[in-house]
Order: sequence, then structure tokens, then C-alpha cells
Amino acid sequence: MTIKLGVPSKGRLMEKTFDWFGARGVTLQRTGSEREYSGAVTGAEGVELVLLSAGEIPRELAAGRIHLGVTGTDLVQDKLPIWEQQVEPLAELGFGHADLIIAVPACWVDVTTLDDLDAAAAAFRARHGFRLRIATKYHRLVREFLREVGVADYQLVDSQGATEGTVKNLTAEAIADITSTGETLRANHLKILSDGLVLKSQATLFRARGAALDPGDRKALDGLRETLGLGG
Ligand SMILES: Nc1ncnc2c1ncn2[C@@H]1O[C@H](COP(=O)(O)OP(=O)(O)OP(=O)(O)O)[C@@H](O)[C@H]1O
Ligand SMILES: O=P(O)(O)OC[C@H]1O[C@H](OP(=O)(O)OP(=O)(O)O)[C@H](O)[C@@H]1O
Repeated sequence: MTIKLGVPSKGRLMEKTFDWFGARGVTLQRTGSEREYSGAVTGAEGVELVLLSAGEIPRELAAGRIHLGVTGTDLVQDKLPIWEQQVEPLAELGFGHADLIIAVPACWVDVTTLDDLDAAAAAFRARHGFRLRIATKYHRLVREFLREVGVADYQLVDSQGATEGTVKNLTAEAIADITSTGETLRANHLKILSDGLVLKSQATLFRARGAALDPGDRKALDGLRETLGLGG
């Protein structure tokens, strides 16, 4: 049998994941036409490459449909309610660094902290009759974070992409999203709250704790871990 390794199917995460494995003697390749999502592994026995959306890798790991998967810690922690019981981080890969942050319009001069946001949210509700809207795709992480820091008078609105644009488009007053260089925030006239860091994320190789392993699978998994220098 083979074990399944889930890797992001496109973009920067896919390329850097291929490089990371390649530097350790395991070649991951896309095969077929440019648009075909199939892949091959050389340098490790009994390992099958599965190309998937980065956002779906946590769910596939949790369901045990893949044995190993590379994705951001942000996506694992947001999508899996009891992630530590569902997956084991085997290695931080040293790329895909991004911070999940809360940001508000740069022109809100009186709002620089979460306390200020809390006050602004109460004032907003009194004035407009509905709760201040925070756009995000990280629903669980943002809800937990705001509950812990005591910000209550808000509503989350779902945004699966171009989240920084929601403020300009008047569908949200604030956002919670990933930032790396900060350019997208600046370009959209947003500023990070000084204590608004929710989570620091990077690309990580995870093992599915619940994936079934027959003796052949176990051998393949141990072999791959040894080749990658990750113990057993
Ligand atoms: N600008 C960035 N710099 C570094 N890492 C980033 C950046 N934006 C997102 N990431 C990280 O990349 C990972 C995948 O991000 P994202 O959810 O945007 O996936 P995607 O590329 O849109 O793929 P898909 O929609 O297929 O899931 C996440 O873990 C995220 O933290
Ligand atoms: O701080 P920066 O370097 O500007 O990067 C941050 C941007 O990168 C990601 O978006 P992505 O490019 O994945 O597009 P998306 O909006 O569709 O998620 C993220 O959602 C931010 O929008």
C-alpha cells in the first residue's frame, strides 16, 4: 500500500514545498498537462503525492484521507476544532510566514488598540443600530481571540479573498486577515491594532493522527521520515 502526502496544488506554497522536499532528497513533481492535478514522488518508497487546495488539507488530514499534509498552521488551527488531537506537527518548513492580524481603517485615529476597538464597536452599534462588521475567513480563530480579549460588540462577515477590499466596498468596518509584507494593508489604507496579532503562522508538515496504517504503510511512513531527517 502507499501513504498519501497532501501538498498545496498551486502558488508559492506548492513551489516552496517541492523545494523543501527536494533539498532532502525527495523529489515531488507535477505530472501530466499544466492543468492536471496529478503528481509523482521519487526518492521515497510507497509515497503518493496528492495535490490539494491548501485550505482543504486540514480537513483531509482530520478525516485520515491523507497521512501527511503540508499547509499553514493558521488553516489547521482555524479549521480543526481540536487540532492537537487530530494532527501532529512534524516539521516547521521555514516559509509561508504570515501573521493573522486585526486591522481597522488608518483614518480611525482614536483606535489603535483592542480596547479602543471595543469602545468604537459599542459607539458604532449605538449610532448605526447594527454591530461593527469584521471581515475574515478565519472565523474560529478570530472569535476565540476576541472573546479572550473581551471584545464583544461585533459581527463577523465572511470573506474568502480580497478581504482588505471589504472596508472600501463598505461591506465591513474592520478586517482580520493574513499579512506578510504589509503591502496589501497599506494599499487599502488599513492599520494593524498594536495588540491585534491573533496568530503567527508558517507552512508546516503535519501527520494525521487518525489515518489507518497497515504494516506496509507504516514502513513507508517511517522510511520517509528517516529520509527527511524527522525521526520516527
Ligand atoms: N502573503 C502571504 N505570504 C505568506 N504566506 C501567505 C500569504 N498569504 C497567505 N499565506 C499562507 O499561505 C497559506 C495558504 O493561503 P490561502 O488560504 O490564501 O490559500 P490559497 O493560495 O488561496 O489556496 P486555496 O484557495 O487553494 O486554499 C496559508 O497558510 C496562509 O497563511
Ligand atoms: O502582507 P502582504 O504581503 O501584502 O500579503 C497579504 C495578502 O496575501 C494574501 O492574499 P492572497 O495573495 O493569497 O490573495 P487572497 O486575497 O485571494 O487570499 C492575504 O490574504 C493578504 O491579502
